[in-house]
Amino acid sequence: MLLEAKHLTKTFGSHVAVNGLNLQIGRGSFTALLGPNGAGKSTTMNLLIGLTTPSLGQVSYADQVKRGVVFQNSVLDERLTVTENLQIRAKQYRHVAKTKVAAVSAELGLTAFAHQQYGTLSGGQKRRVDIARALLNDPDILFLDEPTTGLDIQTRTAIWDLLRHLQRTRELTVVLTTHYLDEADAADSVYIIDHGSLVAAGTATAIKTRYAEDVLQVTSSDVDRLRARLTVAPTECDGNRLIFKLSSPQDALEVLTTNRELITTFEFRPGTMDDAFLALTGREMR
Ligand SMILES: Nc1ncnc2c1ncn2[C@@H]1O[C@H](COP(=O)(O)OP(=O)(O)OP(=O)(O)O)[C@@H](O)[C@H]1O
Repeated sequence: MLLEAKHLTKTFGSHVAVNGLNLQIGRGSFTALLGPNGAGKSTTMNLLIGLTTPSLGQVSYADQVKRGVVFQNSVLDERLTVTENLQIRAKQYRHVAKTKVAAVSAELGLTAFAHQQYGTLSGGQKRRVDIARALLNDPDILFLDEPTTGLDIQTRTAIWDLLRHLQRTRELTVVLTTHYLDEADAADSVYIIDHGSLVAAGTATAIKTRYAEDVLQVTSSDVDRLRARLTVAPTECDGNRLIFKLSSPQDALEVLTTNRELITTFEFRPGTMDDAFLALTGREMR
């Protein structure tokens, strides 16, 4: 285990921002801390990186783990170019070679805008530079606080692709926070946090299988006959349309294949992380 947190708790006055969190981060894994605004993700991240002291509980790292951090608000100078920013950062490390800035810039696809002022870059370009800054020291683990917030869907996907690439090629351990539920599908491990407490943990698939129901919608020319034959009760019936909430795609196949001559059209939607979040907390994550 590269990092472990036990009973991690942080209170601000009477407010419990993080409540008894247990986390385990394996070497080379990709972990997403998922939760709505104010859930306690940034506080958790600050506790993990040692920027905040826990009120209770502890964080322990394996020996000699180098950390890199991408903060929610960039720490780079808007008026300096990408290269200037990275060079200043590189000089702060004793063991970082002079060639490192060019190498990391090439690896992260920054070369085309390396001489542009940081402040004039697009949101996605800025994020890449922020990540490059955090990689100059060749960390073993990279923490990113909401790296995709405010970016459009294509740019969000590109940032995730880049992080997955870095995970593979550098054997980097990645821990990020996000409030975009759909993003968690691409993580190896997901921790859902709500009101400072852990509400679910595991792979996205395991969480969805356990908490999110699949939805099957069918239309029939003879709804009454179909209903009489069903072994699973629909949750909704609207004219010639029946809606089922099912626990697996196999259950949907069962309904479809045993009643195929009575079904005119159908639509199947696998359970999503949004459904899981709703089932876990009783509300949608907006
Ligand atoms: N220094 C502080 N003093 C008092 N309250 C704080 C402090 N830092 C965080 N909080 C509170 O703790 C709770 C969790 O905040 P945190 O920033 O960790 O949430 P978050 O999940 O990262 O939210 P967001 O997605 O909006 O960044 C919030 O209610 C916040 O107001």
